[in-house]
Amino acid sequence: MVMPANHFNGNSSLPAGRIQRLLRERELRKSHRAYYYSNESNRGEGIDVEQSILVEQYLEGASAAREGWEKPEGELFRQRLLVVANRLPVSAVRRGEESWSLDVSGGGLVSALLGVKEVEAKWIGWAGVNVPDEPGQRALTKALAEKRCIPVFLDEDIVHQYYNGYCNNILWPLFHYLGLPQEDRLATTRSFQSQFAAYIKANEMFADVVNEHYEEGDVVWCHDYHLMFLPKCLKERNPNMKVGWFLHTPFPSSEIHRTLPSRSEILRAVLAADLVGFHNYDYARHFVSACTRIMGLEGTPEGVEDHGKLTRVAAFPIGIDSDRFIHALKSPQVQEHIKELKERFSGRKVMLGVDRLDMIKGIPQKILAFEKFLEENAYWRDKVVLLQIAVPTRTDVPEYQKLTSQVHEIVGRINGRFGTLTTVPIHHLDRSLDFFALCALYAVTDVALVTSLRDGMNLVSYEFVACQGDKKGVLILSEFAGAAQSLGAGAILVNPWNITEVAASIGQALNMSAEEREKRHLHNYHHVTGHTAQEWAETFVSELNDTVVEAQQRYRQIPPHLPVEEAIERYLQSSNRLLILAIDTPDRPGGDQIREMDLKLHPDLKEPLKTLCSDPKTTVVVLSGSDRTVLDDNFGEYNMWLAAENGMFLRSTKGDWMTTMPEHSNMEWVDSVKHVFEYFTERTPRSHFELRETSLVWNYKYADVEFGRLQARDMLQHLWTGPISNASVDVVQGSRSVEVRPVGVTKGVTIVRILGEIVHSKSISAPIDYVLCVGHSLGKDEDLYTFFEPELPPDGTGITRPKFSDATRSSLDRRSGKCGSKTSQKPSHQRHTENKRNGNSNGNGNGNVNGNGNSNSNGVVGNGGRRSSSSSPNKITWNVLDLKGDNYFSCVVGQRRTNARYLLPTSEEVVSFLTYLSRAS
Ligand SMILES: O=P(O)(O)OC[C@H]1O[C@H](O[C@H]2O[C@H](CO)[C@@H](O)[C@H](O)[C@H]2O)[C@H](O)[C@@H](O)[C@@H]1O
Ligand SMILES: O=c1ccn([C@@H]2O[C@H](COP(=O)(O)OP(=O)(O)O)[C@@H](O)[C@H]2O)c(=O)[nH]1
Repeated sequence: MVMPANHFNGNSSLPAGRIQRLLRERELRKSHRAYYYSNESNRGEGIDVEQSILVEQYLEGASAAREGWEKPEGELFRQRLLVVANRLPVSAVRRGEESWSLDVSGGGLVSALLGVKEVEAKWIGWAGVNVPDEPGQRALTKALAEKRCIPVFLDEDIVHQYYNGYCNNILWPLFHYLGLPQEDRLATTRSFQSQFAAYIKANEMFADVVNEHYEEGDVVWCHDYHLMFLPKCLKERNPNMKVGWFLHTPFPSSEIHRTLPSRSEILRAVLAADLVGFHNYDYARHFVSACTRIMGLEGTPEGVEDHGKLTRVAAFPIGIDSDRFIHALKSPQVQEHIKELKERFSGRKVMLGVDRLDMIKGIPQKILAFEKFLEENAYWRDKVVLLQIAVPTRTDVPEYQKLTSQVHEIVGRINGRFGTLTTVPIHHLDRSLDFFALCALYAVTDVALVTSLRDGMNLVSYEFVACQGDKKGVLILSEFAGAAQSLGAGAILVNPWNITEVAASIGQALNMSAEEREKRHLHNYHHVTGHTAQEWAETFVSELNDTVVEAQQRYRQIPPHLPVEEAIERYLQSSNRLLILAIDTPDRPGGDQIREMDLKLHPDLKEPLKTLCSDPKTTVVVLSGSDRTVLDDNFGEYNMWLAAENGMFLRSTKGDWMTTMPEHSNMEWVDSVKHVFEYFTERTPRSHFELRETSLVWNYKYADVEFGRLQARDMLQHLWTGPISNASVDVVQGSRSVEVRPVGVTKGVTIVRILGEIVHSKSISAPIDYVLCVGHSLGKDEDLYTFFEPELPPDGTGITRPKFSDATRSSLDRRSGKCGSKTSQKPSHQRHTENKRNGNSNGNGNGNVNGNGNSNSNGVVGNGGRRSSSSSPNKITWNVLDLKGDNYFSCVVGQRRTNARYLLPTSEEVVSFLTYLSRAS
């Protein structure tokens, strides 16, 4: 059999683009469906019950019940999929010490994975029973293995604290906008902490079981709010595992999520996954904005980026196995139920509610709206019945117990009010129905009423539509259910809190014309049958495989970790070292705004820095955007070089500040830029700006990120068309800052000046034979890292590389011995006035400090480092540096694409590295 090619091969190279691939997969699915229905036996005629109940067959291992997707060669490629969910799709009842009976519960997930032929799924989860003894565990493990299930054994206390407590009493209501439990504050905090500890412990236990069964190449798909810590636990055990996580509930607005005491730990744990999925774009957007607003991470169209590591975030709306429902309608069991129901409710329209008895489902609101409808429409009182199936759930949680009594009370009151001796308007069932009974109910229903206050998706609405092929009944659907996005066009959408509106919708639905019902139904039917659970699962797994390949490609562009030992070893072997510390306050918020606003030397760096600075073979340079006073305050006590405002001011801590600013430079732009910055600071809460001597920086890292970005965009537009349109300045955009500085000032350019000064003032007699350059610089200042490169490597990073070639190097050779204002170079911004709008700061596009190679320098460094004021610039040879290729260590802080050779992921690692270095020396 020739079927669509396998697209789950995780080792395959990535197709050109995501959209291209998704389009191709859509075509494959279409052809698969066409193939499937062209096969006689699959058309549904004469389908027998056993064949329609594929879920059970699937779990029994009979997945070949349907045609598989075969490769052309005839072989099935099957990637192993470990599905990890709190609950297994079977529940276990103990019959004896070593005997168990298993009851298969074919939930949505089982149906979904049933159709994914190219993965072989195994289930890992809790069997829903406490099994404290070893023989019992062994026997249950064996019994479950026959159903592709692997148990995680949770004891009663953990279940109570983790499942009833943290999952269902904290996360569940919070994610459905019902807030955190309103208890006595202290008690809540105490129980919150122990419940959170139990939650982490339970997630660790799941991770241990996954790890035990994991084989290389497997895909691990974690499900739901119960297992938000699992991605982190898994990656800690094996960083190479392919891990996806999908949330079945809504993810709330960041304003709700931020009330959760463990908000950041939870987000960070989820972000360890490779792919994070939600039912719709709203939930995905909320998640990304929680990560940006609460944790200060970067949200991109692809997902969330943390120090260069991207977690992909996307929407994958679940569906149902519609064929299973459509086929079941023809079964004798369902037909029998339909007959009974029709007789039982003849002469009355049937309205249906099917929900777990959960506060999110809005059952009281639904019943109250029905009461209002009866109240206002006496005609309908004996002509309509509401059947409410309320499946008991989480009965150990007090809130659910309260809800049961509340619903019973309302139903009793309404039935008392509108009932007769022979009939009642509401039939309320506190129990679940089997699959056939449920299908029959769906089929005989005239109006389905879904009034969830919040609902991740709501599969009941899909199932109702699938079973309405004949009747074409009306769906009244809450706009707060995820399903409203997909079935909104065909349904009557309501706000369940607006009882009057829901009551009116009931009237509208009952009175709707047959043509309108058909139109609406067909729209939804098309969606439900065209967006199945199988496709949902296929797409997620396929995206996860591709995400991992993409991540590998991206990692290749991130430099390797600094080889600490080698960097120290080479340092020790060198005799004339240069350490450049490019220090700025990071562009991302850390903790406290007031404490972080000014640059502060890490306290643990003081000792190491002292040691390094007092080594006569080592020259330390601090190069920063901050102004002179900040550098004086932090570094004045060390024996080092300071370069403030990106090199506009230089000093050895033994001497005075010198400026590279020309005496008569035009700084008229400062006032008007200041005026603009003040305006935006006033209008952007928690933004601030620094007025330095030669530059201004507006920083919005503590402000609302999205608002800050909008404000920055407005600011840039205003600056370019107004105050700086004729000034010799560069506008430098950071991820959360805007800086205006004189044109051509970059950290790389500054290095030229600094080297000249150092060489001159120290009268070094030997070339610098070791350079270590560590920092977190803006993209524009990346030239710092390339300056010392003997040759620029081919650019795989996509970052524009300034090329410091002969011209720059000779400008260093020709560097004036005096940097003071009287002898300063002619500033580049006097020569390049027009290049200021596009980041091409120096006008020659290559970061060359002198661009044209001219210099009015009157001193020269060269000839073994000795200053020779009489030498001709053109005769000087480059010999200040002798790095012998490998004695250069440029190192960026934070994982990202960069021109630096290496990276240190965090500032803490920089501190430890410099500490080791100082101790070694
Ligand atoms: O196992 P329980 O604690 O009794 O809860 C049952 C399931 O309820 C939740 O379902 C959600 O997933 C559906 C499918 O994606 C979605 O349509 C619905 O809106 C959600 O509420 C829960 O997320 C599951 O983990 C539970 O198993
Ligand atoms: O007596 C019942 C009532 C409902 N369901 C199933 O429970 C699921 C409910 O899913 P939904 O997404 O609507 O809400 P959830 O309960 O997951 O929040 C649906 O697949 C129903 O078919 C069931 O098996 N038996």
